[in-house]
Order: sequence, then C-alpha cells, then structure tokens
Amino acid sequence: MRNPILILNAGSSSLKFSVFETEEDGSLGAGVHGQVEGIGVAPKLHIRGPNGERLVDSTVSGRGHEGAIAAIGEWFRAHVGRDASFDGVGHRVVHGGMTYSKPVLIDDAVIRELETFIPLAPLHQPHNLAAIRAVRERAPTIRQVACFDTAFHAGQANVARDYALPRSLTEKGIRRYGFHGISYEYIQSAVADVIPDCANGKLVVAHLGNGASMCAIDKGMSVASTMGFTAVDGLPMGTRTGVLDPGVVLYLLQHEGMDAKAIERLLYQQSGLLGVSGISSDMRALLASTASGAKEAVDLFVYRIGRELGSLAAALQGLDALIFTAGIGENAAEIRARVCNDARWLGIELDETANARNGPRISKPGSKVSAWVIPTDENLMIARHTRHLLNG
Ligand SMILES: Nc1ncnc2c1ncn2[C@@H]1O[C@H](COP(=O)(O)OP(=O)(O)O)[C@@H](O)[C@H]1O
Ligand SMILES: CC(=O)OP(=O)(O)O
Ligand SMILES: [Mg+2]
Repeated sequence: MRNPILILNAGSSSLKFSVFETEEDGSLGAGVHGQVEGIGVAPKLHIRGPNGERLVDSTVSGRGHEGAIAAIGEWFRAHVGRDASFDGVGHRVVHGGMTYSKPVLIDDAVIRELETFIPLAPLHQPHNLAAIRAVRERAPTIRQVACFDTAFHAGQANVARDYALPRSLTEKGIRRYGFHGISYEYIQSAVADVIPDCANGKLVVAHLGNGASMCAIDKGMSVASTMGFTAVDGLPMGTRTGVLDPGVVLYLLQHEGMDAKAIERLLYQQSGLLGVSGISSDMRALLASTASGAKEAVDLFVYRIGRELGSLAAALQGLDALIFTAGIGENAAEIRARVCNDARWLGIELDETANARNGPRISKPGSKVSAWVIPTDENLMIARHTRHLLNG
C-alpha cells in the first residue's frame, strides 16, 4: 500500500485541497478534502471527510490566499500531524509558458522558471508558487509535481494560437495559451462515461467559475479556447474584463493618466461582474439581487457566452454537445437556461425540468445538439498526473 498524495489547487477565489489514497488496483480514492472559497469577498473554510461527512464549516479570519494557506495548514497540523507521510504533493499551476506542456517534478530551476510567468497570470501564479513554497518549508524533502492549466491546449494549430503580430513577437511566446486545461482534460475523460456517443465528437465546454472560459474539443483534443496569452481574455469573469479592444488600454495610458499597475488592477480586479454590477463578483449575489447593475452584469455574461459559443462552433465546423461546468456552470440553472435558449438556432432544446435538477443531461431527447452538466474535478486530474509521475 502506497502513502497518500496531497493535491493543492489555488484558483483566483479559492484554494482547494484533496488527499487521495492509491487503492490496491492503482485507482485513486478520495480522502479528506476541502477548500477555502470566497477569497477576497468573505472567505469560508469547508472540510469534508472521505464520504462527504462535514468536518469543518467556518469563516476564515486571514484575508487573501495567505489566510487560506494558513487556515488549511493549521487544520492539517492539528488533525493530521506534522509527520503525516505523503508520497508527494501535486499542484495546479496556471501558466506553463512555452516551457511546459506536460506535468513536471518541481525543483529549484522549475520554480525559477515558473516565477517568470507571474506577470502573465497575476491572479494565480503567485498563489500557485506560494502553495509550493509553503509545502517546501514544512516538508523540504517531499516530491512535488506541477500540472499546468495551459498544457491541454498545447496541441492547438498555429491558426488558433497565433496573434496577427510580427513573427518575431510570436516566436518570443506572445501567443494564445488558453487556461482551465486541467478542468477540460478531466471533462473530456468523463465524457466517455457520461456521453459515450460524444467521446470522439465536437464539444464545447463552458467552464464558468470565478474565472470563466470556453473550449472547443474535437476528438478529445483542444482546438480553440476563449482565453489567450493571459487568463484575462475571453468571457467577462468575476473581476476580469474578458476580451477588450487593446485600443482601450492605449487610451487609458495616454489620456486617462493610468499607469501599468493601475491598468492591471482594472483589468484583473475591478472589472467583470464586479465592475459592471458595482455590487459583487459573486454570481450568487447577483442572481439574488434586484438592482439594475446586477441584471446588466448577468446579461453581459450570458450574451458574451452566446457569442463565443457561435465562434467555437465555427472553429469546430459543427457541434455535438455543449457541456457546463465549474461553480456557475454546475449550480446556476438560470444562467444555463438563458445560454441554451439563446442557442436554439444551433439546435439546442432545453429540458427545463432536467436543468432545474442540474442534469446531467439538460437538453430534450430529440435535441439536435445535446446539453449537459458535468461537475469538474481538477484535483482528481492533478492526482492522476501526480501519481503517474511519482510512480516514474
Ligand atoms: N449555487 C450557485 N448559484 C450560482 N452561482 C454559484 C453557485 N455556487 C457557486 N457559484 C458561483 O461560482 C463561482 C465560483 O466558481 P469556482 O469554480 O468555485 O471558482 P474558482 O474560479 O475560484 O475556482 C462564483 O461566482 C460563485 O458565485
Ligand atoms: C485560469 C483561471 O481563470 O482560473 P480560476 O477560474 O481558478 O480563477
Ligand atoms: Mg477554478
């Protein structure tokens, strides 16, 4: 029997962790797991046992991701003990740049390389690296593995990846990478069970969380995605703009007296659902609100998803299934209903009853294009890669 592995997944508004046991047959069994969610808004710690039993539901006093690492670390010290022996720790790392297109064992050189991508993912990369360092401080000899959000998209054709920039810049790595790849890879692996007819089909997956993107998958491979060089592109998100005319950035620099730092804050932290609504980055709060700003933010979110869906269907030259996942995609029936109803022209016929109970199938049996809810499991995907690398 091998020792368990620990998975740490720092998102923009959450820090998720999972312990996985390796069963006799080599499969991975979920152990204790949990998350600090609502980082930046009202952070809460939830911890569940292997069978989903509630172990902790509490508020977190420390702000930011540091507070989240401290809260989870504290619980481990008190309940698992300092000498808990893990075979290794697997991490989600959002940006792998041009260097990494598959998971890698972490050493000093890898950490130095990953630090150079911080400007390309300022909401994520520093927190991904902080989690790696926190483990090193507590257990310097433990093996750690980095799995990249960009890796699943690395096989896209150049037309899907290139910007119309001079070649010298493209060659420096200024091109589209795409993100949420760990989630998309997991969803593709789950399609074989949930929608076996579509395992080799043309899929659009909408990963709608605090960060939100969509990916076109053909025969199991990513062919296009809404995110680009950074995770600020594409859909409007909790606090990010999504796609924006670069001329706006020039205008703000030249005529609004904003410097690079102020623009970074604007694009990543003050825009999206929060900026438009003036109320919250949290979809739950917007759906519960009667304020006009909340409605306008939700309208914009739904509209942009519809536009991207058309674009990705064109990239695929057809569509077999639309799949919703992540915090909003898995839980917000109202958002799914609006997206599906706007996509009737593509051949999606929503089944209201199935949608209200969160699927899995949310389209009518005769729908030309089917629609689904499949909960993502980034941590299980990271665990599969981590176990594989640790096994050599
Ligand atoms: N029941 C729900 N209804 C609507 N939105 C929800 C619900 N539960 C979670 N969400 C939304 O999901 C988003 C967080 O998604 P998640 O995938 O956990 O985030 P992250 O990108 O940090 O990993 C938030 O906007 C939250 O409001
Ligand atoms: C890449 C990204 O936006 O991740 P998250 O949704 O976890 O913020
Ligand atoms: Mg996420």
